[in-house]
Amino acid sequence: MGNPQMLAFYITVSCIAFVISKIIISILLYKRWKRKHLVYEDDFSGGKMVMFRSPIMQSLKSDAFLKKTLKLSNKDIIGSGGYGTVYKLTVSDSTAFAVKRLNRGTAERDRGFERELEAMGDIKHRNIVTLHGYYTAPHYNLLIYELMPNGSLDTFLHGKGMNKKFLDWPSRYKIALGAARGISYLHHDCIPHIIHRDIKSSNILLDQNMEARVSDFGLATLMEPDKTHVSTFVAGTFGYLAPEYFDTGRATAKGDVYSFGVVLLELLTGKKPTDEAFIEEGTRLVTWVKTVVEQKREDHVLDSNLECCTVDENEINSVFNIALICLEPEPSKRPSMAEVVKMLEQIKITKFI
Ligand SMILES: Nc1ncnc2c1ncn2[C@@H]1O[C@H](COP(=O)(O)OP(=O)(O)OP(=O)(O)O)[C@@H](O)[C@H]1O
Repeated sequence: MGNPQMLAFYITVSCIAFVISKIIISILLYKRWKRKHLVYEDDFSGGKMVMFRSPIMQSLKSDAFLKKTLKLSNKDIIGSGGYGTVYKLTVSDSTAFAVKRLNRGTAERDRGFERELEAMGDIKHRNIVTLHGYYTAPHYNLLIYELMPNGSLDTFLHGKGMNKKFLDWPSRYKIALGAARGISYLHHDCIPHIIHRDIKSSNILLDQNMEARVSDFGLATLMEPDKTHVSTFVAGTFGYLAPEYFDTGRATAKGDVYSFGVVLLELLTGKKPTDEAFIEEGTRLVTWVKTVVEQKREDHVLDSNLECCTVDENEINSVFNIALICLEPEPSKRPSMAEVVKMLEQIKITKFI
């Protein structure tokens, strides 16, 4: 064989080897994916249910579980928010889930949507609400989460009537530290790093041990109308948004730190950031607290519900100071979430030295 023929031969062999290796990699990836997932396609509804394998999901029968999920109705509603309605799905006396029905959804977005959900399903941390699976149909989507029996921090602090429950200071401190750990995990330990974009008390849920679990991460990105304009979409909730967000429209980790600072103020003051009294006075929770602190009247901002029991003043002052540095107007002056966790942990450590 002459040189040109040899060259053609080598190119052909390389091409074939390349294609075969690609096919093998795809098969291996698919097998790995199958090992981690249970998929159930429903011809009747035209939808697909994907459940991430875990002991709890493997114990369920996919078709029966799907039927129950599709039968959820108004009587099962446990809450609703900007992205949709949340239902309680009871499978047995000991097993229940929270199912979030997302109002929007188009077939064209399905691939990207599913990729985001896969990434969300991989995140496992004791301070983050686990996503167990999802269901996609042509015009709506369902996200299947772990059920948090104690609801949200927002309901505990600001619920009306019977819903409002007392939270003593040790519980508030534990919730602050747990939530900080959850957000820090998203910021620093997930690859790629995740910015939550909507940290607020209604997205901090409480498990059976009153341990904080961060929820709704990834939803701001998931529900964005156009992925190419990440920076111009207003995600987040007024009262919690960092000041720079209004100028730049860019969601950053330091923006999450600011929102977490607002949550700390809620825990300390028991007040809602969007309290009507603040709006009437043309101020905000953050501005009000800063003014009171400048006047050295900190005792006036503490939640009056905490007056009934003994609280450790040093601990409260330290948490106040952490809140204030999280709320620095200049993002670079705010700590990272990892530093916030350290500072919160330090409060207890120094107490016992
Ligand atoms: N996994 C869950 N377990 C138990 N209750 C939940 C769960 N997820 C949500 N909820 C309840 O449903 C309510 C609504 O939740 P949802 O996340 O839809 O809205 P939100 O956080 O109040 O507002 P937004 O959609 O603007 O973030 C929550 O306040 C909470 O009480």
